[in-house]
Amino acid sequence: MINIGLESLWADVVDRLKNELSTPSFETWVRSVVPKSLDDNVLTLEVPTEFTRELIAARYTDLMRDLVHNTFGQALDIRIMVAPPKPETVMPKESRSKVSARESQPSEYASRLNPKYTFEAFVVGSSNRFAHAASLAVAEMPARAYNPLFLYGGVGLGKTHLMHAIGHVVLKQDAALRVLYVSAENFTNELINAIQDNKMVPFRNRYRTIDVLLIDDIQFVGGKERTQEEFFHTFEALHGAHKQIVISSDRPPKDIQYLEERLRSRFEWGLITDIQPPDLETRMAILSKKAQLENLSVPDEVIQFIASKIDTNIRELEGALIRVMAYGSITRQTLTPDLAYEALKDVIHETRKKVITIRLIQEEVARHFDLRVEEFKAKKRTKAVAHPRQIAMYIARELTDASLPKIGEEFGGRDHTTVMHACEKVLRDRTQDPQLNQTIQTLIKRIESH
Ligand SMILES: Nc1ncnc2c1ncn2[C@@H]1O[C@H](COP(=O)(O)OP(=O)(O)OP(=O)(O)O)[C@@H](O)[C@H]1O
Repeated sequence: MINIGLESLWADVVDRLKNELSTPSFETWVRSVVPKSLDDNVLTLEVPTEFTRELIAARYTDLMRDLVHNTFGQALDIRIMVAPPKPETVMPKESRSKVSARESQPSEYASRLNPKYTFEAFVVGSSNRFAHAASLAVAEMPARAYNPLFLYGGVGLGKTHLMHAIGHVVLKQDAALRVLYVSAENFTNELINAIQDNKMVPFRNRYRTIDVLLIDDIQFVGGKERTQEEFFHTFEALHGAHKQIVISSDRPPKDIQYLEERLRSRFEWGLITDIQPPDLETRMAILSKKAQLENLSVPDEVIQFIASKIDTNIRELEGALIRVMAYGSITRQTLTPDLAYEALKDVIHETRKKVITIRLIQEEVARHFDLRVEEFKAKKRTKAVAHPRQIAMYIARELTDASLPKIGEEFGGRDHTTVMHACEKVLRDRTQDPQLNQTIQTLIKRIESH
């Protein structure tokens, strides 16, 4: 028998798990576990969802057993149970009575969700596994798993798809819940209309009585003060009432320009998770799934060919499949990799031809820091310009074949030693500053996928 209390034993296991697991895995899975009892060498744990139970059982129980064994020299059995729903997830009586009044409305909410964007249709690979798991947890336990959930990643990588999938699962569990999907742009437009038409009260009522708010492309609110102000109060009202908020963006909160600090910090309250471009296997799986969902029969070699040629954006990947299918059907030819090549010649050619120029880098970096390219070429040395300029020089050195003098020339005729120092400095800072490192990675990805 292990001679130690439940709490101390679990604290010890948690400590060790922290060292063994990556931070996201630890935060997502271990943090939600509650130790319940320790009897007869059986440690019973409670987790919030069936999904978490399965995942922990499959991935972490062996590790936990080993950790206990190593520390206390005793074998222990681990049982994992799903916690019964907490009272606050049961709808309060008062709102139950409102359900019938609301029942006429869910269709309006549901209708904003694309029926094709479900979890079943979403292919999971290493690039999106974490975002998928977090979305599923949120969908199963709105406002109890992570709040807000912040999903970010490049264009066309499945953020919207995951948000809609969350909406579908929530509504499947309780059709009376108000699930609202809205892009930040539409939120802004609706706000402008409400201000103009003197309809702020209905606007606020609408947004502050939602159960699950899915807001897409939040980076759009950067620099829009009135929208941020209104969204801040919406966020506070919903979060304070234990309602779920899911936010998507093309970049992490810290990289959104001109975002109020109070919003940025709130976006970081819950869980932030990224979606990366999928690897070849995942791209092939996505194409196969798409073909299967659309009842198309596509030979494996064709799927492989398309997946190997289009490698950054899933929307383009799907577009390529449709293009190949259409080409095959119009020309009445069998689908082969050669035919796929013919159909995609222009697209593939474009990607091959694509050259990264210093100008492109300057544009992207300038856009990110809200500067003008000309400012990179000017003499100005203020930090607000000098730092982004150094980053742009560094990226130019990394992504192009241009020599140091050539880069100097493109940055307003600067000396090659200036460029060299800039590159060395950014490289050094990058290894010490994770935020800067992330910014550079985001910029490089954006430039490469241009
Ligand atoms: N893992 C996946 N499995 C299956 N389909 C996917 C996956 N990821 C993305 N897709 C599909 O790719 C297309 C683009 O995805 P989506 O619109 O969700 O991207 P996004 O990240 O929101 O892009 P944007 O930044 O342009 O808003 C959709 O048709 C979606 O169904």
